[in-house]
Amino acid sequence: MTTPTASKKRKSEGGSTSKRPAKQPRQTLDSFFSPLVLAPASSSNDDDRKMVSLNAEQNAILRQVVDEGKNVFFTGSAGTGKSLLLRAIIKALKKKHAKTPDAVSVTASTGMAASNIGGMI
Ligand SMILES: Nc1ncnc2c1ncn2[C@@H]1O[C@H](COP(=O)(O)OP(=O)(O)OP(=O)(O)O)[C@@H](O)[C@H]1O
Repeated sequence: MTTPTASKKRKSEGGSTSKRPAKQPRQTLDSFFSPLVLAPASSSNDDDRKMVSLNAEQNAILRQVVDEGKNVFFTGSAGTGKSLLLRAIIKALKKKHAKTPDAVSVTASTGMAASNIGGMI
């Protein structure tokens, strides 16, 4: 399947360099501040583990939370996959507690942080 990005590249490869690129859709604040997080990954029916596989470290943390019920604090440098892991944990917990949806609540310290993990603002 051709992505919008791929088709844009093809156009610019063959065309004159003086032409302006086609008008891009406006960025949301969320995508502006988190440009590496793809829109499908933060939509309500996302499945991060389908789009990218968690690495061993991320998987170990997910298992501790979801399977062992542990309280964890995970941190890391920018872009190391904390948000992606958190979305995967939230999704796995919601799946595990599907019969009691109120069992899973997600909070964040700012609206931007909530938006990044699929929360409401
Ligand atoms: N296991 C993985 N495999 C492939 N890509 C990954 C993996 N984990 C994270 N990524 C990708 O790395 C990028 C950064 O991930 P993410 O936004 O979760 O990092 P972060 O630690 O929350 O960053 P920040 O601290 O800047 O908010 C994203 O594009 C994400 O899809």
